[in-house]
This record gives sequence, structure tokens and C-alpha cells, in this order.
Amino acid sequence: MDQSKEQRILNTVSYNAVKGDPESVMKCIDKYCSQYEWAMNVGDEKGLILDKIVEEADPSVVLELGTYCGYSAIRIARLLKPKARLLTIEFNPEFASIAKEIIDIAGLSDKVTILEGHSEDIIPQLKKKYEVETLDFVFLDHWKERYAPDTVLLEECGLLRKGSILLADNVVFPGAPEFLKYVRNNQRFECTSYPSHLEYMQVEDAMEKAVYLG
Ligand SMILES: O=C(NCCCCc1cc2ccncc2s1)c1cc(-c2ccc(F)cc2)cc(O)c1O
Ligand SMILES: [Mg+2]
Repeated sequence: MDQSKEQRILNTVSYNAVKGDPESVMKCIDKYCSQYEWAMNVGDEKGLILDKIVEEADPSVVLELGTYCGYSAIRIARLLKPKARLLTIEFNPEFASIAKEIIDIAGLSDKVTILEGHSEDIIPQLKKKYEVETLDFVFLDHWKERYAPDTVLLEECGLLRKGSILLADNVVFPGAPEFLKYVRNNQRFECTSYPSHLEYMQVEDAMEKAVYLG
């Protein structure tokens, strides 16, 4: 059976990237996906916005929803301080195993834990099973119609604290209208829009930052 696109992305990383160098892994993925096969990585343009917001927050505990090939997990984890950690949830087993290998090539396996399953099933387990107290930073990049219900779930599970930062990808394209409506009309969130473009395309997109005010 011929390989999947994600397998081809792993091949190009394992062949061309410098082991233990996250930047070279990111560059390799961005080069491949802009020149050969489009893929839904956050990409370099929105990635630079993500970098700045992560650096400013300097989070100790990060949750990512939607691992895919691990590009944004690497992007975030490379900026974290030594003891900080990133938990990332992926429901597709093939994506999870490819992401694991790519994160390993980047040398970031000790900072990143991939949790396989659906966000709505795993989020309620974070406190007891994964020893999370509260989340400093959440990157939402999974099913766009899950952004709003999972934000409610995170709050209900007591995982947000005063100052917790939610950053959502694709709020313009493919779009997350319910999420925008929810956080922008909710006094418990302070929202900021970051206009950008869809990864590797000239299509308008944006990321939305929503800071939880407690
Ligand atoms: O769907 C997207 N991303 C989520 C994939 C769903 C993965 C999931 C992970 C998970 C974990 C836990 N529970 C449940 C889930 S579901 C996505 C799609 C596009 C796009 C843009 C233009 C197109 F023409 C076509 C697609 C661009 C993007 O940046 C995306 O992030
Ligand atoms: Mg995305």
C-alpha cells in the first residue's frame, strides 16, 4: 500500500533534518509542505505569532489539542524552560505515531507527551491521571467545532486559572465562529485577534488569543 502524506513528511524529516535540532525539523517540514504537498501544520507565518505569545507567557504546563505531525508541538516545546512540559492530544493513531517520531528527531521527547484519544475524553483525566493542576497555555488546533465545547470543558474541569492563555488556530479559515462568539461575548475572557494567512497559502486566516480572567 503506498505511503500516506504524513509518512512522506516523516521521511523527509528523518532524511534531511539535523537530529536534535528543532529549527531544522520545522524548516524541513515547511519546505516540503510549501513545495510539494500542502499539510495542515500551523506553518511559519502563524508560527512566528505563536512563538511570540509563548515566549511572552513562558508557560510551565502547556496543553495542545490536535498534534497532527508534531510541528506546533516542536515549535512550542523548543521555547519551554527545562522543567516545563507540553501535553498534546491526538485522536488519529497514525498521526500520533508519526508525530512521536518527528518530535524524537527534534530531540524534544522529554518535554512532550502525546496523549492518544478524543479531547472530550482526555481533558477530564488531566488532573488525576496526568497530574495537571492548572494549564498555563492551551493551543487549540483540532476540530474547529470542538474549540468552544472544549473551552467550556477546560473551565468546568478547573484547569484554567487567572491568566491562563488560550490560543486558537484557524479562527478565520476553516473558521471557528462559535468559539469566537463564545470567548468574545464572555467577560471571563480578554480576547485579541492576530490576522495572518492559512499555512503555505495566500488565503486569509487568523489566530485568536483569549486570556482567562478567572
Ligand atoms: O482541521 C484542521 N485541523 C484539525 C484536524 C482534526 C484533528 C483532531 C485532533 C483531535 C484531538 C483530540 N480530539 C479530537 C481531535 S480532531 C485544520 C484544517 C485546515 C484546512 C485548511 C484549508 C483546507 F482547505 C482544508 C483544511 C487547516 C488547519 O490549520 C487545520 O488545523
Ligand atoms: Mg490549524
